[in-house]
Amino acid sequence: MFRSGTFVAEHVSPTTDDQIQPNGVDLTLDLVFEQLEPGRIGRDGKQVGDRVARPLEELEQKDPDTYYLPEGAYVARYDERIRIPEGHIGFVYPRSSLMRNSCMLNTAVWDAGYEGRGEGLLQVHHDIEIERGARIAQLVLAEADHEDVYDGSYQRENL
Ligand SMILES: O=c1ccn([C@H]2C[C@H](O)[C@@H](COP(=O)(O)OP(=O)(O)OP(=O)(O)O)O2)c(=O)[nH]1
Repeated sequence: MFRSGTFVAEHVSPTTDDQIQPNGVDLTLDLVFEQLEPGRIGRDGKQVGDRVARPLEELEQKDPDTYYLPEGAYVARYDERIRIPEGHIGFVYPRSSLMRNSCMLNTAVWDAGYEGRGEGLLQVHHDIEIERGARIAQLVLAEADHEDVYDGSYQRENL
Protein backbone atom coordinates (compact mmCIF):
# COMPACT_ATOMS: atom_id res chain seq x y z
CA MET A 1 0.00 0.00 0.00
CA PHE A 2 1.20 3.51 -0.78
CA ARG A 3 1.22 5.87 2.16
CA SER A 4 -0.40 9.30 2.34
CA GLY A 5 1.45 12.54 1.67
CA THR A 6 1.10 13.43 5.34
CA PHE A 7 2.92 10.22 6.31
CA VAL A 8 5.66 10.83 3.70
CA ALA A 9 6.14 14.37 5.07
CA GLU A 10 7.17 12.92 8.45
CA HIS A 11 10.27 11.56 6.69
CA VAL A 12 11.22 14.58 4.60
CA SER A 13 12.66 17.81 5.98
CA PRO A 14 12.23 20.65 5.67
CA THR A 15 8.74 20.65 4.17
CA THR A 16 6.14 23.36 3.77
CA ASP A 17 2.40 22.73 3.47
CA ASP A 18 2.40 23.35 -0.28
CA GLN A 19 4.86 20.47 -0.77
CA ILE A 20 2.47 17.95 0.76
CA GLN A 21 0.41 16.24 -1.94
CA PRO A 22 -2.35 13.63 -1.48
CA ASN A 23 0.00 10.73 -2.19
CA GLY A 24 3.48 12.10 -1.59
CA VAL A 25 5.73 15.07 -0.96
CA ASP A 26 7.22 17.36 -3.57
CA LEU A 27 11.00 17.68 -3.62
CA THR A 28 12.73 20.91 -4.60
CA LEU A 29 15.86 21.59 -6.62
CA ASP A 30 19.01 22.50 -4.74
CA LEU A 31 21.94 22.11 -7.15
CA VAL A 32 22.55 21.01 -10.71
CA PHE A 33 25.75 19.20 -11.68
CA GLU A 34 27.34 18.37 -15.01
CA GLN A 35 29.44 15.25 -15.29
CA LEU A 36 32.96 15.84 -16.62
CA GLU A 37 34.68 12.47 -16.47
CA PRO A 38 33.50 8.94 -17.18
CA GLY A 39 32.34 6.83 -14.27
CA ARG A 40 32.72 3.08 -13.99
CA ILE A 41 30.32 0.28 -13.12
CA GLY A 42 32.31 -2.86 -12.35
CA ARG A 43 31.43 -6.33 -11.10
CA ASP A 44 32.79 -5.50 -7.65
CA GLY A 45 32.36 -1.79 -7.33
CA LYS A 46 31.58 1.46 -8.98
CA GLN A 47 32.90 4.96 -9.31
CA VAL A 48 31.03 8.17 -9.95
CA GLY A 49 32.86 10.34 -12.51
CA ASP A 50 34.01 13.85 -11.58
CA ARG A 51 31.38 16.52 -11.92
CA VAL A 52 31.07 20.25 -11.54
CA ALA A 53 28.24 22.31 -10.10
CA ARG A 54 26.61 24.34 -12.82
CA PRO A 55 26.83 28.07 -12.15
CA LEU A 56 23.61 29.90 -11.38
CA GLU A 57 22.80 32.46 -14.06
CA GLU A 58 24.75 35.64 -13.44
CA LEU A 59 23.65 37.88 -16.29
CA GLU A 60 22.36 41.14 -14.84
CA GLN A 61 19.05 41.11 -16.66
CA LYS A 62 18.27 37.56 -15.60
CA ASP A 63 17.22 36.12 -12.28
CA PRO A 64 20.39 35.18 -10.41
CA ASP A 65 18.69 32.27 -8.65
CA THR A 66 17.64 30.48 -11.82
CA TYR A 67 19.26 27.71 -13.82
CA TYR A 68 19.06 28.24 -17.57
CA LEU A 69 19.62 24.73 -18.87
CA PRO A 70 20.30 23.92 -22.50
CA GLU A 71 19.50 20.46 -23.87
CA GLY A 72 21.57 17.82 -22.13
CA ALA A 73 21.82 15.47 -19.17
CA TYR A 74 22.41 16.78 -15.66
CA VAL A 75 22.44 15.46 -12.12
CA ALA A 76 19.97 17.29 -9.89
CA ARG A 77 20.34 17.27 -6.11
CA TYR A 78 17.19 17.67 -4.04
CA ASP A 79 17.17 20.14 -1.18
CA GLU A 80 15.28 17.94 1.29
CA ARG A 81 16.74 15.46 3.69
CA ILE A 82 14.95 12.14 3.11
CA ARG A 83 14.71 9.13 5.40
CA ILE A 84 13.11 5.95 4.09
CA PRO A 85 11.50 4.32 7.13
CA GLU A 86 11.84 0.61 7.83
CA GLY A 87 9.07 -1.44 6.22
CA HIS A 88 8.98 0.90 3.21
CA ILE A 89 10.45 1.57 -0.23
CA GLY A 90 10.59 4.99 -1.90
CA PHE A 91 10.02 6.05 -5.49
CA VAL A 92 10.55 9.50 -6.97
CA TYR A 93 8.60 10.71 -9.99
CA PRO A 94 9.10 13.89 -11.97
CA ARG A 95 6.69 16.73 -11.45
CA SER A 96 4.35 16.53 -14.44
CA SER A 97 5.00 20.17 -15.41
CA LEU A 98 8.65 19.22 -15.95
CA MET A 99 7.60 16.39 -18.23
CA ARG A 100 5.12 18.63 -20.07
CA ASN A 101 8.07 20.93 -20.77
CA SER A 102 9.98 18.11 -22.51
CA CYS A 103 12.20 17.36 -19.51
CA MET A 104 12.39 14.24 -17.40
CA LEU A 105 13.79 13.09 -14.10
CA ASN A 106 15.06 9.51 -14.11
CA THR A 107 15.35 7.83 -10.74
CA ALA A 108 16.26 4.56 -9.02
CA VAL A 109 15.03 2.67 -5.94
CA TRP A 110 15.13 4.40 -2.52
CA ASP A 111 15.95 1.69 0.02
CA ALA A 112 14.54 1.21 3.51
CA GLY A 113 16.96 2.78 5.99
CA TYR A 114 18.53 5.24 3.52
CA GLU A 115 18.99 8.77 4.76
CA GLY A 116 20.42 11.68 2.84
CA ARG A 117 19.92 14.35 0.21
CA GLY A 118 19.60 12.26 -2.91
CA GLU A 119 20.03 12.94 -6.60
CA GLY A 120 18.26 12.25 -9.88
CA LEU A 121 19.11 12.35 -13.58
CA LEU A 122 17.61 15.49 -15.08
CA GLN A 123 17.16 15.05 -18.82
CA VAL A 124 16.57 18.29 -20.66
CA HIS A 125 15.12 17.65 -24.11
CA HIS A 126 14.22 21.31 -24.64
CA ASP A 127 15.85 24.35 -23.01
CA ILE A 128 14.26 25.15 -19.69
CA GLU A 129 14.55 27.62 -16.82
CA ILE A 130 14.36 26.14 -13.33
CA GLU A 131 14.51 28.31 -10.26
CA ARG A 132 16.56 27.04 -7.37
CA GLY A 133 14.11 25.82 -4.70
CA ALA A 134 11.35 25.10 -7.25
CA ARG A 135 9.44 21.82 -6.92
CA ILE A 136 10.65 19.34 -9.54
CA ALA A 137 9.78 15.88 -8.22
CA GLN A 138 7.55 13.91 -5.87
CA LEU A 139 8.55 11.21 -3.37
CA VAL A 140 6.07 8.44 -2.62
CA LEU A 141 6.47 5.65 -0.05
CA ALA A 142 5.06 2.15 -0.29
CA GLU A 143 5.05 -0.54 2.36
CA ALA A 144 7.61 -3.23 1.56
CA ASP A 145 9.12 -6.32 3.15
CA HIS A 146 12.90 -6.41 3.60
CA GLU A 147 15.52 -8.18 5.69
CA ASP A 148 18.37 -5.69 5.95
CA VAL A 149 18.34 -1.93 5.86
CA TYR A 150 20.38 0.25 3.49
CA ASP A 151 24.08 0.35 4.34
CA GLY A 152 25.64 1.37 1.03
CA SER A 153 28.09 4.07 0.00
CA TYR A 154 25.45 6.77 -0.33
CA GLN A 155 24.21 6.47 3.24
CA ARG A 156 24.01 9.97 4.80
CA GLU A 157 25.15 11.62 1.55
CA ASN A 158 25.05 15.41 1.30
CA LEU A 159 23.89 15.95 4.89
O1 LIG B 1 16.87 8.15 -7.81
C1 LIG B 1 17.45 7.87 -6.78
C2 LIG B 1 17.32 6.60 -6.19
C3 LIG B 1 17.98 6.33 -5.02
N1 LIG B 1 18.75 7.29 -4.41
C4 LIG B 1 19.43 7.02 -3.14
C5 LIG B 1 18.55 6.17 -2.22
C6 LIG B 1 19.10 4.79 -2.35
O2 LIG B 1 18.84 4.02 -1.20
C7 LIG B 1 20.59 5.10 -2.54
C8 LIG B 1 21.39 3.98 -3.11
O3 LIG B 1 20.84 3.55 -4.30
P1 LIG B 1 21.33 2.16 -4.91
O4 LIG B 1 21.21 1.08 -3.88
O5 LIG B 1 20.66 1.97 -6.20
O6 LIG B 1 22.90 2.49 -5.12
P2 LIG B 1 24.06 1.54 -5.69
O7 LIG B 1 24.50 2.09 -6.99
O8 LIG B 1 23.63 0.11 -5.64
O9 LIG B 1 25.26 1.80 -4.68
P3 LIG B 1 25.46 1.19 -3.18
O10 LIG B 1 25.64 -0.30 -3.38
O11 LIG B 1 26.66 1.86 -2.63
O12 LIG B 1 24.20 1.51 -2.44
O13 LIG B 1 20.59 6.25 -3.40
C9 LIG B 1 18.88 8.53 -4.98
O14 LIG B 1 19.54 9.43 -4.46
N2 LIG B 1 18.23 8.78 -6.15
